[in-house]
Amino acid sequence: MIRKIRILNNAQIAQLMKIAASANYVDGKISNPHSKVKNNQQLHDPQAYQQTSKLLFDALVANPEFHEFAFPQRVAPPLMTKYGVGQNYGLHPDSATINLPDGPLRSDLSCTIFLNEPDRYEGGALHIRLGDDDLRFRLDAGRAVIYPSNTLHEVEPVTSGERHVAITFIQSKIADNAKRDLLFDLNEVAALEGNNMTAENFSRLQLVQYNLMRMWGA
Ligand SMILES: O=C(O)CCC(=O)C(=O)O
Ligand SMILES: [Fe+2]
Repeated sequence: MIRKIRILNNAQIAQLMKIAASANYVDGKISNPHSKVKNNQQLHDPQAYQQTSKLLFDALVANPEFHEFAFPQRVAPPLMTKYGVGQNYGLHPDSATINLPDGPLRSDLSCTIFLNEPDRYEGGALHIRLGDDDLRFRLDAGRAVIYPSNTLHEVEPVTSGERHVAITFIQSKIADNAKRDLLFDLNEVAALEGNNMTAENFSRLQLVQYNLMRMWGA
C-alpha cells in the first residue's frame, strides 16, 4: 500500500527552504558512488544536515498517521536533496539495508517529503512502477508519499525549475508489506467502528489486533 500524508506545516517548510537556499549541496553520487542512475544533489553542510534532519525526523515521528501506516521501528535521518534542470534519478530499487552509525537499518518503506510546490518545477515526478501500472507523484509542499522499498521507482528528469525534497527510509516493526497493510486496515476499522460494537465484541477485536501484532511485529 502507498500512503500520502501531510507531514510539515508552512512554518516548517519555510525554515527548511531557507536553509536549503544558503546551504552547500554536493553531487548525490557521494553516497552511492557506483550508481549508474543517480543524478541529483544532496545537502552536505554538517550543521544544515543535522538541523534539517532533526526537524524532519521530529515532524515524521510526531505524526499519528505515520505510525498507523508504517509501524516504524527505526527511521533513517532524513536527507534533503534537490534536482535542477536535466537532473533525475533513473529506475532503481532501494537497498535492503542502510548502514547507520547505530547499526544497519532494513529498509521496508521509502519516503519522499516534498519541500517545494509542484508549480515551481516541471517534470521531476516520483514514478513508481507496480507491474504494468505506473504511479506518478508531484505532491504539494509538506506532503509525503510512503511506499514499499521493494518497488522499482525513479525520479523523472526535471525540465524547468528546481525540485526540492527530503528522503528517508523506514524499518517497520512488520517487515512484510502484506501483513502490515492488513493490520493497518484492521486497526483503522476498529478505530472507526469500535464505538458501535458491544464491549465484549470490541474486546475480542482487540484480542485479534494485539495477537496479530505479537505474531507479526518485531
Ligand atoms: O526523490 C525522490 O522522490 C526519491 C529518491 C529516491 O528514489 C532515492 O533516494 O532512493
Ligand atoms: Fe529510491
